[in-house]
Amino acid sequence: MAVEIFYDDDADLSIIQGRKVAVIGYGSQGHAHSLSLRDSGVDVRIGLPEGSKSRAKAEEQGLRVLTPAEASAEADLIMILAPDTKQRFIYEQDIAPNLKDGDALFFGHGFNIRYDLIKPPSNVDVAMVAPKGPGHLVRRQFVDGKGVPALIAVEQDASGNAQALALSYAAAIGGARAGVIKTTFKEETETDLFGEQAVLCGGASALVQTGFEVLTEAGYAPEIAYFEVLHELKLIVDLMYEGGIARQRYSISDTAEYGDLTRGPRVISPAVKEEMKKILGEIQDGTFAREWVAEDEAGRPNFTKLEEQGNQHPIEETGKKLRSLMSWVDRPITETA
Ligand SMILES: NC(=O)C1=CN([C@@H]2O[C@H](COP(=O)(O)OP(=O)(O)OC[C@H]3O[C@@H](n4cnc5c(N)ncnc54)[C@H](OP(=O)(O)O)[C@@H]3O)[C@@H](O)[C@H]2O)C=CC1
Ligand SMILES: CC[C@](O)(C(C)=O)C(=O)O
Ligand SMILES: [Mg+2]
Ligand SMILES: [Mg+2]
Repeated sequence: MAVEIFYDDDADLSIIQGRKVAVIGYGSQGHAHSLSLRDSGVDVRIGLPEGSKSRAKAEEQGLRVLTPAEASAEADLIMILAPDTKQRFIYEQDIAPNLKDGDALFFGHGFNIRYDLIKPPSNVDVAMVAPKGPGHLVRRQFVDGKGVPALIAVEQDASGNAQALALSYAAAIGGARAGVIKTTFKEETETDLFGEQAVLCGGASALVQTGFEVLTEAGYAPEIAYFEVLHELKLIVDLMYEGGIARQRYSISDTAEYGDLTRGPRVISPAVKEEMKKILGEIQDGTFAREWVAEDEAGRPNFTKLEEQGNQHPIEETGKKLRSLMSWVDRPITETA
């Protein structure tokens, strides 16, 4: 099915400029949306609990910070950018009691709607603006005059104007400079979870760690292994980003390209593809969502253990040393850009 893609000329910025927006959360996505909405002339306030460590960062940027309940009561568009596993509690306690006729409830990812964790009333618009990139780069690209593509979706169109509102919001954070695709909560949630698990985060991290292990276990220097499988990956992916896999293959040597064409399918073998399909199945049938919600409710024991194991992987130590010698590489992540 052909997708609909919208650009700045298709969006009416005045729609979002006419709304009172509450952004709940000020982390990776929250700071990017809030600062770029403000820079686009939108009336924005931030909702954070009294003890939140994000409060100081938002206030430093001159943003008005209220509690999530106060921000929701004051606003007529509420964008939830708190962690997915916390959203249903924030919704029940702070947002639902403050929803009025004609309000809009927005999400940056469809998890809570797709898996029925939040069930909004019928008198509000329910829509999504989901940038296809990490929040810190969403903000960095906006500031640089560029944009990260975004998906929009409408779950419930109480006003009859929810799509135009979502497109206007997406344009205000820079998404329509790059392209905004209309989708559904189901499609965004399932493809986003698959992408981050199998390719962008899970697949890429495991590929890099395993490549580093194979080289160092064979006796090669960790520094050389690091440059080979992690540092250079960014340069290779930059070429893919700019001109597709074809441009990457144009720039590399014929020797590399022959190795790519013949060995790549041995690394990502039919068994790996089968495993990817299994992972997609677990997303589609709700297995992953149930597992993640239960893991979070149990205090994240497995998450914490695996995260710590990742931090202890020898590639991190090697990388830290090498990056400290390349001043332009280690660009600190802040929520104050
Ligand atoms: N990270 C990304 O780039 C992307 C994220 N998304 C989606 O965006 C949403 C937000 O994710 P992300 O930006 O990663 O989140 P982060 O973990 O980076 O930030 C979460 C923010 O929510 C705040 N918070 C925690 N609890 C509450 C609460 N009870 N009430 C209000 N605020 C609270 C945190 O404050 P504190 O400092 O106190 O912890 C923090 O400011 C998710 O739906 C995610 O799937 C979508 C696309 C990409
Ligand atoms: C790739 C991870 C992501 O989906 C994203 C930055 O788009 C996320 O949930 O953080
Ligand atoms: Mg994503
Ligand atoms: Mg995601």
